[in-house]
Amino acid sequence: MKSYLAAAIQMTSVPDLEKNLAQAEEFIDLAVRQGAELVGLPENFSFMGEEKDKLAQGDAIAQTTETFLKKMAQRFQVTILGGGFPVPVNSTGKVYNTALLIDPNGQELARYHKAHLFDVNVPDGNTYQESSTVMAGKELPPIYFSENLGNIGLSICYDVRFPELYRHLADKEVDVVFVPAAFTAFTGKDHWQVLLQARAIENTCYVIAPAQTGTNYARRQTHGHAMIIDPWGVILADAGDKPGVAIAEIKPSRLEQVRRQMPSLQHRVF
Ligand SMILES: O=C(O)CNC(=O)[C@H](CS)NC(=O)CCC(=O)C(=O)O
Repeated sequence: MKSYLAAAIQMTSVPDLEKNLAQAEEFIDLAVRQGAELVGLPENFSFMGEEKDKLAQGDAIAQTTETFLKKMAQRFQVTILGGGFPVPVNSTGKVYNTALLIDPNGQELARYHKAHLFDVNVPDGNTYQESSTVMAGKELPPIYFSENLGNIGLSICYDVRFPELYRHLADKEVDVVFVPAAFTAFTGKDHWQVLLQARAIENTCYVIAPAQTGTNYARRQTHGHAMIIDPWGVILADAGDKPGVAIAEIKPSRLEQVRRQMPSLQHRVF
């Protein structure tokens, strides 16, 4: 593994596929011009809107998004995570909320279907029933073992509340965990940063968390603060509450140092 720059992109995605992909391309370009070699896009980066509209356009969103990710990775010669987009599941009428990691040759490296679905009545009055349109993934997330970029693990948004998923990744010696999200503004203000820091600290790994921010559609407000956190829990970059990019260096020497200073993964009893 080498030292390199990673980017967590922050967007305000709307119910308009083409518009979102144009915005994503701008930010990928910006990240690459600053030297990023690993770039993450947030959950729902290519479409964020009403569940029924997402379903109705499911095939188009899935195909166009996958083609877009491969094209961007090849054009900019970087590794890209598409943080979560709907992919229809044959004859179920539902989709998988899918995260896809693509290499600079446009090849698929890893694919993950969100396992924990956000069926929650948030006290701000918004009701979320992700399982009404999304099929839960039944597999633990994959890790892509990269010689250059380290061991990269995937997850999506609400998964961050389930530490056992990240423990599984830690068991496989994960170095960098992606948590692309569309966190609600209401839960995000109290939980987002604290959960991300906990996952980084307890698993002594980097966390790259691309995010949605602002008003996406109707009454949907997302929290923002796309960030990159080091294995000690230090926030290296935070995109604030506007669309943009958080960039930070991922260093194998820092992973080694923190794992020496705080060898908690070696002291597990259960
Ligand atoms: O709202 C939308 O339209 C898009 N949102 C999403 O796709 C997903 C599933 S509904 N949001 C979350 O998982 C939020 C989790 C969260 O906020 C928490 O865990 O507190």
